[in-house]
Amino acid sequence: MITVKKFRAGCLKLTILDEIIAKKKDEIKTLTGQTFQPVAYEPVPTFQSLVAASSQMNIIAEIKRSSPSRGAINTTVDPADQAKRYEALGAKAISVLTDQAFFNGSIEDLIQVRKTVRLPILCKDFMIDPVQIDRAKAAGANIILLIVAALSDAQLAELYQYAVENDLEVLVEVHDEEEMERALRLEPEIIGINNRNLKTFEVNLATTERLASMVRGMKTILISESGMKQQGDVIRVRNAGANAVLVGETFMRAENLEETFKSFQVSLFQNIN
Ligand SMILES: O=C(O)c1ccccc1NCC(=O)[C@H](O)[C@H](O)COP(=O)(O)O
Repeated sequence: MITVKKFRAGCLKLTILDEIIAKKKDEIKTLTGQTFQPVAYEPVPTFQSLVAASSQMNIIAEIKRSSPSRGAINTTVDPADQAKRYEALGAKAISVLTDQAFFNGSIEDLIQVRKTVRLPILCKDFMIDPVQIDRAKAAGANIILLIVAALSDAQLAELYQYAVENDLEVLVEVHDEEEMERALRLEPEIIGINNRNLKTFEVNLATTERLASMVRGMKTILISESGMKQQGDVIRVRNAGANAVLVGETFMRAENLEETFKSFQVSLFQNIN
């Protein structure tokens, strides 16, 4: 049974994140006890090593067919072809939304991308159980996402440790100050600030500007996620301290992907553009 967590505006209301997590709990019942056949592939560099060697904005380019906030985005995409285009343009990682129910993606999409690119792959899903990490790793993912808003401190610590023990990189995602404080207790190598509020869908780049100061001076890779529409947006989050951006919809809809992508590869060592 779905646990109702929110009491808003005089009525009981589930947020989209509550609904997604409830669905994940069902999926986990199906996954538990399964063994996952590992996909064979040549070793790929870590995302951290690629970022360390780069002087321009590091781009994680996403395969995103549709989303709860935007509906259909690009339903006819061939994930492998799209990922190959991202790789050729200089993406540092490919993000694959593997959730079926809300994003129309699949673990099969990730497997197809794995067979095509030599880049690290982020399994973009709503992880709440180690079995999802096992499945992502077997499919060829190198990075997993942990969304602080969806996890208790105990779950966060357990999943983080499990992923690291399995040689995966972890993107710890936050959206407000309290989540950032919880994330920082893990001393993570990679933090993502999601400009999208996953409960209301509101997107605001000021979220990166606000929270980036909490990691200033640390070695952490800082990814600004969601809402990058044009070069000015990338410059804005770069100036706030982000050294990577995660971009989905804009690339998936781009009429001229090359031009859009290249315009996002701004220098990291320039503060005025
Ligand atoms: O995109 C959504 O509507 C959404 C809703 C609920 C939970 C997560 C959601 N998106 C996941 C992401 O964070 C984005 O796919 C990613 O950051 C790229 O965002 P964008 O460039 O704005 O497509």
